[in-house]
Amino acid sequence: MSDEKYVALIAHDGRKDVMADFVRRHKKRLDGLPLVATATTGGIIEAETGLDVKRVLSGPRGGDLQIGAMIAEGKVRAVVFLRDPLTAHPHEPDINALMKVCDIHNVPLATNIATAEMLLDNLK
Ligand SMILES: O=C(CO)COP(=O)(O)O
Repeated sequence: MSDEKYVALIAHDGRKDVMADFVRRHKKRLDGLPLVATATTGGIIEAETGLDVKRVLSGPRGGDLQIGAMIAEGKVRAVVFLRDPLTAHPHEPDINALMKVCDIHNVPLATNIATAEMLLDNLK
């Protein structure tokens, strides 16, 4: 593959159905883009769309940090991170770290579906 940057897709359990619907509706647009996802989210995306997704570890097992490192290294073009703000997450520090590196490196980050739609529409 070229050195094209990844689009990162991540969803908490309470938002995985929303992510599945998002990738189904945008399958054509996402096809051909290098995609990276945390383990469970990536499995759902592959099952829903058949798209090829690079999978890192599950979020609670360090996957958010792995994607955060990719962001810091300039390997990520945009992040859709459908967070569940009404649930406590044992890996909250990792979630915050991922969002922090997006802000440090000025990488577009959508944390809800309304913004995710806009982000994909405007992905250069
Ligand atoms: O926990 C996550 C993001 O913080 C997502 O991880 P999974 O996609 O493996 O469920």
